[in-house]
Amino acid sequence: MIEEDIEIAIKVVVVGNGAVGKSSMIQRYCKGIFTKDYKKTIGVDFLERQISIDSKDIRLMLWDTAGQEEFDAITKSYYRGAQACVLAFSTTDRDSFEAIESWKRKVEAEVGSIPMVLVQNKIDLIDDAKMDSEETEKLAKKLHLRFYRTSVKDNVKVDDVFKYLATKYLKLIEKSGEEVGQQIGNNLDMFNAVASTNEKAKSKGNSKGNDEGVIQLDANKRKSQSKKNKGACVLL
Ligand SMILES: Nc1nc2c(ncn2[C@@H]2O[C@H](COP(=O)(O)OP(=O)(O)OP(=O)(O)O)[C@@H](O)[C@H]2O)c(=O)[nH]1
Repeated sequence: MIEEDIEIAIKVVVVGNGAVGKSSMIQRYCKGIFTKDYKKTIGVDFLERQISIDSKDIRLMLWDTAGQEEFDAITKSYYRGAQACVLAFSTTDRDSFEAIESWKRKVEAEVGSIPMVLVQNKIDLIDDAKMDSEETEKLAKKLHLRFYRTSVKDNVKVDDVFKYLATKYLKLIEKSGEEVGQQIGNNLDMFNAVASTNEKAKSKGNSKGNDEGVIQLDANKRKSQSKKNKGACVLL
């Protein structure tokens, strides 16, 4: 089986306070559009985009979670299985900047340590900034996070954010677990074996089957059955 037939799917959650631009960022990245209207996300939304890194097809599943605390109970459950995370705050909202560490903790409480990136959105409104660049860089350093300043409105650096996360995730799985790295390369037979083991586990009522260890591969990597979807965005 050739490498091109294998697709890697990465679940990315985008978190941060309300109105920092999470939905806009995902829409910009997946649909290439920006709208000035603010429509509060209720619970969770989901869009996807396929990209190619080092001739590997990567399907990024972008989960847009509500920023308001009232939805915490719902959104928390959607963090499970996340393999990467965008921590977003807004240039014009001091509270959103100060809430970043708490968002990081919330995600890590559900999924542990995963590739993350810090994003200061609405950089087009820099004249109205509620924090200075020293503070933002200090936070990025403290949290050991790559830091991007984006403008979803002007389409500045949005692609870079997701490309960075995908690249980081790929490196991670290639490095951490030989079995994982080998499978990404060329061992689809092994993948099928894992998949069937997983099916068996599920049929035995092992509901944790998809969340732990190697079995998780089953959810993230599969034969591309829909090359026609390449580059497409799907709203679920
Ligand atoms: N000027 C400017 N406005 C932006 C930018 N990104 C988003 N916005 C605006 O900010 C507002 C909030 O954006 P959303 O994407 O709905 O925010 P959200 O983080 O998804 O909000 P919740 O769903 O409440 O969590 C909207 O009016 C957007 O048009 C940006 O880069 N620059």
